[in-house]
Amino acid sequence: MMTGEIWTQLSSAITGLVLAWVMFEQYFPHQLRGYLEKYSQKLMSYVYPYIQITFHEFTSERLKRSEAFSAIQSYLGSNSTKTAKRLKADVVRNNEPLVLTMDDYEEVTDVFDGVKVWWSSSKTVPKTQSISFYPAADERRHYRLTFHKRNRDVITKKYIEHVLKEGKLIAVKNRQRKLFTNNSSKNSYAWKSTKWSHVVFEHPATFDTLAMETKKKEEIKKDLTKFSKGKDYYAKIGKAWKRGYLLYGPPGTGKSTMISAMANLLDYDIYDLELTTVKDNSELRKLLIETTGKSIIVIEDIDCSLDLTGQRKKTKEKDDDDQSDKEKDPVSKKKKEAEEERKSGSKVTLSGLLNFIDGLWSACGGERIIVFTTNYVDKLDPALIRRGRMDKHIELSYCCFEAFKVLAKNYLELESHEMFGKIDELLGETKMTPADVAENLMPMSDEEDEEDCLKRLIEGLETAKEEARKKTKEEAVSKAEKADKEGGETSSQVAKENGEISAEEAKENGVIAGG
Ligand SMILES: Nc1ncnc2c1ncn2[C@@H]1O[C@H](COP(=O)(O)OP(=O)(O)OP(=O)(O)O)[C@@H](O)[C@H]1O
Repeated sequence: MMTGEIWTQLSSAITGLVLAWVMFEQYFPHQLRGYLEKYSQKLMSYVYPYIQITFHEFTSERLKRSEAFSAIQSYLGSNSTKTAKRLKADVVRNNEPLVLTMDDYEEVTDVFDGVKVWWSSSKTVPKTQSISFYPAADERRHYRLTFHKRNRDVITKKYIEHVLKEGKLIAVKNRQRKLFTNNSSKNSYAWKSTKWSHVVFEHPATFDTLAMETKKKEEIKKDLTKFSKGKDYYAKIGKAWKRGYLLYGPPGTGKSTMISAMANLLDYDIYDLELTTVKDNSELRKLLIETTGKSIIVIEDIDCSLDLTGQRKKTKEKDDDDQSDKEKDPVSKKKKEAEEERKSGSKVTLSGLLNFIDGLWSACGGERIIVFTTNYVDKLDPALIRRGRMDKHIELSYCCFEAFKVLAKNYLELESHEMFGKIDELLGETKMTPADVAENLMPMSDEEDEEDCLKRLIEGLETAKEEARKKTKEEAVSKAEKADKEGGETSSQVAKENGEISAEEAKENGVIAGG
């Protein structure tokens, strides 16, 4: 009991000293500070019942910022706002409150499972200092955690893990998301490799505003959420934590909009990869290695970015060869790929891309989604989109009534209207993209009300229906004319027998030839 009291008093005296030390440390000359620190720590280790753990800002190679430090910074920032007296402020997202972090030489306490701990922040400044208004480039900051040694187990086994986990979650919530592109700037030279540059990603699209059948939407959302929470599952089955999505459909059906909604749902960054500006496979590899976790890598219009048709055979051969390559050594495999690349003389090759999708993930770690979009799914090489590479194929199509209702709610705040019946009927009879439906629903002026917009949409749908009818008729006429010209009487006879009609008849009746 007595000992306990003495320790309590002694430890509070030492804590006071430590505090005083932390506060005055910055005013001592460097050399003196070094000596003082060394000897005071020796002395304290004899009498001090506390344990200290230091978390440095940079890893020992000084190359990378320590993930633990960043996580602690976020954790303390969020937990210390009530107790710390000096905080640093930063605006992370527009229209959102300031993000506060603990300032240097500040101390805060935290309680976990009834155990009290102390956190202090400090920094060491390089010895040779010149006077500058800017922070020293190689300032080394650190956080120090102090706790009683009787709590060693709970702190080292549970508390630190709790802080790192919580801190990472807070950092994800606070971080400003980015949209990266690798478009080469107009000023850059052709021989220069492309680099990622970024802007803040603030697209408002969400799955709620995405015009699509509810069932399909829910299924995609479920798939994405399952993936993002699947860290342990992927580790258990021994697969890289990645998922590939192929989005296909005509222009204006919402492929890009869906990618933004995906990023907003998962809180991911987007890397918009423009393949046509990538010099070769090794540059592709470099760009992809630079992508970070929690990101969506997008290759839009994949059919336009690669010479897919020309390389189809090669890919087939490659897939067949993969089996025998497994038995060969990696060096000869590499050589073969380099040879293929040299022969192709093209920029990025399909096999380069396939290699990346299959193999590179394991080198990256951290969750990544890759999305390909195309307007022409049939043009794509089956090797590129087979399951396992592109796990989920999603068709985005012309606007159906269910999708229209989402747009009517977004654009006009309408849940129902007497004109909806007519629109439902017309959408069943003609094809219009969600982009065109949305365009018609957008009020053109302050005078226009929702009825004006719905009327305009009905007119637009009727015009589209009429145009489609005309087009079909014209096609029927030209087909019949061609058959007349090519086959003469015999083929005309056959066509008739098959239920087709002559050009003259088609013109008169406006009917489709050949059923
Ligand atoms: N399904 C949709 N839901 C909501 N808005 C949509 C949808 N489809 C298109 N839009 C609207 O139309 C615009 C164009 O759509 P988007 O760029 O997403 O189409 P896309 O399929 O990616 O076209 P492209 O193939 O030409 O790139 C969007 O800005 C959005 O306002």
